[in-house]
Amino acid sequence: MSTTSNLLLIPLDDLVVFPTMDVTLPVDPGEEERVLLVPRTDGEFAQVGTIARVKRRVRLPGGGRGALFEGEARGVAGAAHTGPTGELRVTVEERPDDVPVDGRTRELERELRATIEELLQLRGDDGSVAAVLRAIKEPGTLADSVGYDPELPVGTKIEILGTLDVTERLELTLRVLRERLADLQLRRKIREDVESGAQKQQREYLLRKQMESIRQELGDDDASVVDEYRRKIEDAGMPAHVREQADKELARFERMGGEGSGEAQMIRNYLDWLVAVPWGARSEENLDPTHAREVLDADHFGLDDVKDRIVEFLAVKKLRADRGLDAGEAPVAAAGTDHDAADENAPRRDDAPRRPAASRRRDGGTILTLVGPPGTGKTSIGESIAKATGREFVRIALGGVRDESEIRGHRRTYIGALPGRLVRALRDAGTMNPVILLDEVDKVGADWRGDPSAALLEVLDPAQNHSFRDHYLDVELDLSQVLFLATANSLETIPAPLLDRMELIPFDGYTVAEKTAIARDHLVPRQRRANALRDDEVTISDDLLRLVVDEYTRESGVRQLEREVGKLLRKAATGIASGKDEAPVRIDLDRVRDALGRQKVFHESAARTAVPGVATGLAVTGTGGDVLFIEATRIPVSGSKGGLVLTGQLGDVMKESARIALSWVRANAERLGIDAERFEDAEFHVHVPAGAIPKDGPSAGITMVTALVSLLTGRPVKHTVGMTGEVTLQGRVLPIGGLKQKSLAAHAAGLTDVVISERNRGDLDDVPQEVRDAITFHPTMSLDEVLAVALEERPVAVTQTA
Ligand SMILES: Nc1ncnc2c1ncn2[C@@H]1O[C@H](COP(=O)(O)OP(=O)(O)OP(=O)(O)O)[C@@H](O)[C@H]1O
Repeated sequence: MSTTSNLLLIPLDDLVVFPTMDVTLPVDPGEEERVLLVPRTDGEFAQVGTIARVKRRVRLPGGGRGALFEGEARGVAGAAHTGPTGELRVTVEERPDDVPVDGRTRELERELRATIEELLQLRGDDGSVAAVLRAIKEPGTLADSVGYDPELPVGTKIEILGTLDVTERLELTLRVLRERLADLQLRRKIREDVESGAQKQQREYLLRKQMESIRQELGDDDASVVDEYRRKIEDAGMPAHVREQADKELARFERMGGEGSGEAQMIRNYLDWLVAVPWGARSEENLDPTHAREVLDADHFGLDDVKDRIVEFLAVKKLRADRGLDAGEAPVAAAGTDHDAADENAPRRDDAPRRPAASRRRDGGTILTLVGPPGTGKTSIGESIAKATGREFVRIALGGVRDESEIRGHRRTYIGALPGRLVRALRDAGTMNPVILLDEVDKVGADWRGDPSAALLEVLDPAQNHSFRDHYLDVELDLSQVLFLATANSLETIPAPLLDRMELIPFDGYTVAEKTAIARDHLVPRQRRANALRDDEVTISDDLLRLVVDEYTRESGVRQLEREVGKLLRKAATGIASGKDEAPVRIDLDRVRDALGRQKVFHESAARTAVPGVATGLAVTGTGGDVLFIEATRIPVSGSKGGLVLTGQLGDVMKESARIALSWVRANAERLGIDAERFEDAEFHVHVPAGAIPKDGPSAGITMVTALVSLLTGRPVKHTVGMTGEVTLQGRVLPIGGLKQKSLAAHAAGLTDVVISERNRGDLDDVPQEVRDAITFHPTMSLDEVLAVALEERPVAVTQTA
């Protein structure tokens, strides 16, 4: 007699629920009345589960949903399928116990009761459990009660649950119990032997030996597992305090016996991690500055400043090592002095990374932080540093990490706990002194799960990092041998204490000529290799590479460029492989258009600034420098006296700039030749595309003024002019940050004149010669000078507003 139903499947990992049990589980059964609870081990579902009724829905401590399930009967799982809301459902054949009454069953049942009683006695039960068992009348239920034993391996429990025939189930449980009984009796005997005289040291030895023999008798391979761990621990080269911890855990594992228990599995996982840390391993370090420079030069074009500073850094390290000044012992400046230094150098919003003052370079304690737009080679120069110093390289991606335990690990009491990223990085490196690149430190966030940057701070602090404690491993870990590097796209979101630890190395982006050279010397050869092409099989001229840079990419770095070069060479390789082309192939313009399509990037400024009211600004965003077009229009609104509407997701500082800009224009209208009536019955709308990207900072001030004056005088902005600078109500032009990145963007966009503040003149030293040759910079003190450079002499006939 069996019925079939269609039930929600609830997997239970390493847990078996019998049909006579009630359990509360942290599972939300939705609207279901009955479900099938199916045990799962190593991802495999058991064939037989327990059909359970949802008795009550409960709220768990901590806020999750759960329910109280009441076991009803065994259910054999049939075909699984996905239900309407994506849940897993199965057809279930219900299999309540038959009630067999033959003599053999009775006999087995009697045997089982006797064995249970004996076992309980041995365990010292006070009679209460025995009473409960005596109350069980059904033989099938009695057999199931054996499965309740928490010390029974999960595999055995699943076997009991899976035995549908009651007689067979009695046989199985009887066998299981007899084994346990034998085991217990033996243990007791050993205990008695040991207690009756053996010396303490002998005792342990004896116990271990006898335990081994028990295990062998039971066909249990735990003993070999234990031996294996003992050997691994021996070989791991752990420091004494770690060794102690490992031995303690191993002893606990051994005592636990039975590999199947969840606890034993947890200890094994822990030991696996403990021996995975490369305690004793170290790479021989090479700090020779000349060698380092050679490696850096071979892997990367240009970046001279960057390479200089890396080599300096390594040279100082070498001196310290030679003179026996270990980084960890470096005297740390008093906190007060430190902070003063940080404040004075605190980057402004909209600012590009600035050279840190000498005061921030602390002995040994600094970490090199590579700051700049994507694709400028930060990660790959990190790899080169590892190569140059002979260390292993590992990258920890921090983007989007919000949870402190990502860095520091989960406490071991959590199910599925893992060590943090640092421990994992050391494991991957296989040495205790690798280069660890903390990628995107500026993308680390904090929330209720804790602040990962606090953990990072500890990791990076030489006064603390020789005794870093991962929550999971819970032993002290010496990170002082690690060479930490960090990368960031911008500095705005890096917490001040972290920033204070960093020595900043700016990566501002490449000029067109630099990109062309990188393509020729690095990207083309690399892509050739990637496409199995020999050096002479495919060639491409510098002029065409420059065209690819110009017409197909718009970026500070070379990532897009590498993709485009890849496409070109792939196409050529396909041609050769298919016999369509014969090597050597010289890539020409036709092949470029064929592989990459039509020109993708255009210089927009001529078209955009053709009408009055649009001015070209320069900005620094997370992806490097960029040009943006600020648009102003006048909207007739009767009764309004020159209100301001702002769009384009502007931050507060940028909004204030717009207000200042409009106020200045009104105050100076007469002088500028603007009719006062233009402000009557009108509102002004200033828009900064692209509207979807939030922007902030004061540096668009002069661009906004220029756009408004252009609008109100009808004089268009010269299409070759870009500008960046903050304004005051008095019409003064203040300096801004990020001049190098902005100039690179202006150059890439084909501008020939850039208006800046007089006080930025000094920063022009950072601008590459190639850009200075192509662009005339106009340092200005006042808005009048800005307008004189930026606006066309004459108004054009078109007015875009009424
Ligand atoms: N100066 C250079 N010389 C040679 N190759 C370079 C240079 N700069 C960048 N590259 C190459 O460009 C690619 C992108 O660089 P990488 O991934 O290091 O950029 P990144 O600055 O780390 O970017 P992100 O901030 O997105 O991580 C790499 O293949 C790198 O080798």
